[in-house]
Amino acid sequence: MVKNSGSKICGMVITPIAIKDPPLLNAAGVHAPYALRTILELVTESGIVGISEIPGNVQTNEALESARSMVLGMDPFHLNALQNRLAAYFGDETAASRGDTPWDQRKLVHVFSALEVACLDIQGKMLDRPVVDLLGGKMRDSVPYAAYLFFKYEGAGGVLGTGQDPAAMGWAAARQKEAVDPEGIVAQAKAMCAEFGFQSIKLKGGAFEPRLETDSMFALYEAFGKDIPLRFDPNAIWKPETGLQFGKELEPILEYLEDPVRGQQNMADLRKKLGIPLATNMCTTSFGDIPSSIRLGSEDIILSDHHFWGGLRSSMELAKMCRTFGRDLSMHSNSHLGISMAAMTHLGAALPEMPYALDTHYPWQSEDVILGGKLPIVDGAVAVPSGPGLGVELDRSMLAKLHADYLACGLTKRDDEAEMQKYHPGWKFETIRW
Ligand SMILES: O=C([O-])[C@@H](O)[C@@H](O)[C@H](O)[C@@H](O)C(=O)[O-]
Ligand SMILES: [Mg+2]
Repeated sequence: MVKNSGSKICGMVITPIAIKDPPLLNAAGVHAPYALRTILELVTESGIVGISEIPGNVQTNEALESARSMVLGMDPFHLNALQNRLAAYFGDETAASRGDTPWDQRKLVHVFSALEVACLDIQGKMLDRPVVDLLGGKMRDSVPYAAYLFFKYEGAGGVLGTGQDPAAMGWAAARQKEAVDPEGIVAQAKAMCAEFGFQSIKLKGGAFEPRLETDSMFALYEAFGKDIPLRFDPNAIWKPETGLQFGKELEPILEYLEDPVRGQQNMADLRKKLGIPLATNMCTTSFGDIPSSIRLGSEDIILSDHHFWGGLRSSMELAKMCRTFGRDLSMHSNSHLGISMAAMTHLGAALPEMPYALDTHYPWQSEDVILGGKLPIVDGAVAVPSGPGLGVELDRSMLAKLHADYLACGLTKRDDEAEMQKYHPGWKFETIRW
């Protein structure tokens, strides 16, 4: 029984929010005390509200706003026509428009992802089916994620600043602790795995010189043994010779090595010399990159991200392409809340194959914007929400609070370099450092 079919979209609400984010280190600097996200609501004539969440950036929000006239009056099932109109309006986004940072800065893919996920949420609510059914149905009931470790400074972000919350216990306390050496990373991993039961571990590198970071991987191997797969990601900041030296060292203990070097050619050259899979969310990041990826052989695993690949259905198309061309597909993340987590989990559940646990920053976030609090991670996995659409609803009082935080914090985009300069004046992001 189709409820309210034919209902057109008559309302579009864009709400920028700021969420507390700990001082996590990466190749481009350090996370600011708040990570920015944007929440989109699309409202149909019959009153159904579809929601989505994308990385927050004032330029993306303006781009989303500029799509308003194409969205109002549209049928939420007519996504192909919308995608064509947006592509014509925004024009080509080249690989260069992604930017050099670990995160993606393109507009069209973010805008379409926001609109597509909110429309799928509406479709699911109209049909009384979960989004995973709109992607072809569940291949699994829950989706495994990896513990995502970071070198970090003391603090949990937001108004907590760099101080500790004395009342915090368990992971809430461990999340605040400094981790700048192998001991700190092992302690972080133990606390995160104890709380969430993760069965795979990823360490974000690129913050310190390769020896310290590689030693941290060996310390994790020592602490967790060979049964917990390990990954390492220095965000392409290594020179080719560094990639070869440390890639060889890490070979015996890694499940895969993520973006050791910059660019498809360097990745392809290194891949020929290493005996472990290489993964990327930096050198093959759009459909336009696939032909050269195949020609060069730049990676084994593409880490998709529905926010960066233009939505959930595009990610399913990417899965087919990966199967055709002998790539594995897994998933990348950035600091996010429960709406993105729900969308990632519906997609993860629909993927035909899932050889690797997916990335998520979710444990680093202490707040959420969905009713009922954060989606639980149990035994390292998130159950596919069973309600109609995404299966999560907006907590409007949290939305208002997080929007007020956005206005108060004064941030308009992610800038980890500027944040790092507050700790180390004059610090500069170098795309290749070691
Ligand atoms: O959150 C971070 O600092 C990461 O560096 C993130 O921005 C990356 O996009 C991502 O996690 C990655 O896998 O490269
Ligand atoms: Mg990465």
